[in-house]
Amino acid sequence: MSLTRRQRALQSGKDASTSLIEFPNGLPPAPPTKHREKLTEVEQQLKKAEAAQKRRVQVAKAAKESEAEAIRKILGQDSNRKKREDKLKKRRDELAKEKAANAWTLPPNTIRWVIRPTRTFITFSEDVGLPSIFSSKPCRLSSSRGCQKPSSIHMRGMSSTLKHFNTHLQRPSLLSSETRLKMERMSKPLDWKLVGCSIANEARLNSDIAKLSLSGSNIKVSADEKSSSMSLPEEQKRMSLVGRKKNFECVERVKGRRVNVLQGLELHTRVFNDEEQKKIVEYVYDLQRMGQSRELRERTYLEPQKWMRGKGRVTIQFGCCYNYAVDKKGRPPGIIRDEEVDPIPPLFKSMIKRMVKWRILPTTCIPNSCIVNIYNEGDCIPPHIDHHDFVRPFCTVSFLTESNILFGTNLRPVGEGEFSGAAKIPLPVGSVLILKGNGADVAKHCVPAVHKKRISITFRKMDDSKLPFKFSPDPGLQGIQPLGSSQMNKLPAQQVPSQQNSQNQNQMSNLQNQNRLSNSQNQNRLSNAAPDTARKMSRSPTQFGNDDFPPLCATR
Ligand SMILES: O=C(O)CCC(=O)C(=O)O
Ligand SMILES: [Fe+2]
Repeated sequence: MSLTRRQRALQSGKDASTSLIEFPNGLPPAPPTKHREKLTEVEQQLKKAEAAQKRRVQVAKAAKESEAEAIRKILGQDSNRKKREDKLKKRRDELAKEKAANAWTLPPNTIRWVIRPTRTFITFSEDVGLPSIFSSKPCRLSSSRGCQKPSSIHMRGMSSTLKHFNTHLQRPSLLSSETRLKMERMSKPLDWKLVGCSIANEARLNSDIAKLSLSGSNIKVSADEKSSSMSLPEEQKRMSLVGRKKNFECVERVKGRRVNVLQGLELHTRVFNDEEQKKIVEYVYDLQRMGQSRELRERTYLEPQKWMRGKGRVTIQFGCCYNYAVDKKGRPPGIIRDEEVDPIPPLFKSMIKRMVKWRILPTTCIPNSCIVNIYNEGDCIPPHIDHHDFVRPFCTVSFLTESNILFGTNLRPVGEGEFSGAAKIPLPVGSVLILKGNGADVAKHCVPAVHKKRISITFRKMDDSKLPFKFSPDPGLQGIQPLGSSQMNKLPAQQVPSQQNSQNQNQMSNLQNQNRLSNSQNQNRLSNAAPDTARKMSRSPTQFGNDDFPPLCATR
């Protein structure tokens, strides 16, 4: 039998009367061993519960913290993080700025043409070497057009010095970035030359067209100006080669009277040489492409639907909006004063200058508008008299293919785009036909369906009372002087030997007198001529003899 420790102790006490410890009130209660074990379990459970609770609290706390962290993140309240982000953003901005600044730095021998809604930027690479006018302080030329949203060309050189020129060659709002890039690529070489034109046109009113661009092919302005500029003797030589026919005759009976219906016409040949013609034609094509991609103002470019042979001539008009026929709004033919088109481009202004300087157009009638006609094979311009919203004389310059222009009081259709008339004048390429007098106002004219592609540019001055409301004169077309007058006198002596100069002037005034005389003689002759003679003359108005092309200002 197993004994408890107490029983064992009692037993041992019985055995020894000399016990050291006595318990008079009985033994103290034995320690409750089982109870103690039970409590420990509870305690343990409690402890476990406490620990579990602690863990729950910790988990909840961690969740709360991460939630708070997330909220802080969202609200951007983590100052360190924010600082880092700010720094990054700043760097990004700096890089963007750097990139923008570098965007203007071009590879060598390059020009960038960027069209912005309000202005056009032209940037030259360092090595292009802009002429000294670009190292002057930026200056703004007064607006040459009173257009609503004038855009300007900003010429950027190495030190970002700018020149501002007006341009309306595009409808910025319609330009896609793709078109801009295309245009940049497409027009670089030609625009470059145009830029050259602008520079010289705007900077030096009376400088020569050849100096500007037409005969130069170099890409650099400075080189271009140097290599292509014609010296005065060279220019005089070119001018002396111009053929001038002024005695066209074709008699028709008008209101019972015999009239030379070609009186007043003049044909000036070899005004623009092959190279110049090529550049002008290329430029016209560029304008056409711009028109097709709607980069020109709305009424500038017109490409009618080709609904029959002869009808479909493309026109590009500058300076004013001319209405060919009663339009949708019921407006009659003539200049629409409240419509705007693009202004005359620099290259065409250079042509005008040459024609005035070379005494083809009078200084009193400097054109301020022009229309480009692009005839594809089979296209024609039907019989008409140019509207009197345009003053006389006006002129038309021919390119690509020689075609006939018909004149007569009665031009009859004889087929699709074909006409018959009293007189026909072949228009050689590079020639200028001046229309005034009976040739402009008594006879009608037309160009029958062309056999090969042809381009003509008609330059006209608007009647002052018909100017578009927002028109303002182009400073580049003011004060042009004919060669041999003030222009020559202004030149330094070493450039023009004084003897040669005065000789030229004498020859010129003699010739002018001769021309004036021969014109009046012709008129007298005509009015007195027998009907037969007049008819004979009218049959061959275009048989030119050597005398028909007297050099006006010979330097030989
Ligand atoms: O194309 C031509 O030469 C003539 C053009 C014409 O008559 C005009 O534009 O009024
Ligand atoms: Fe005409």
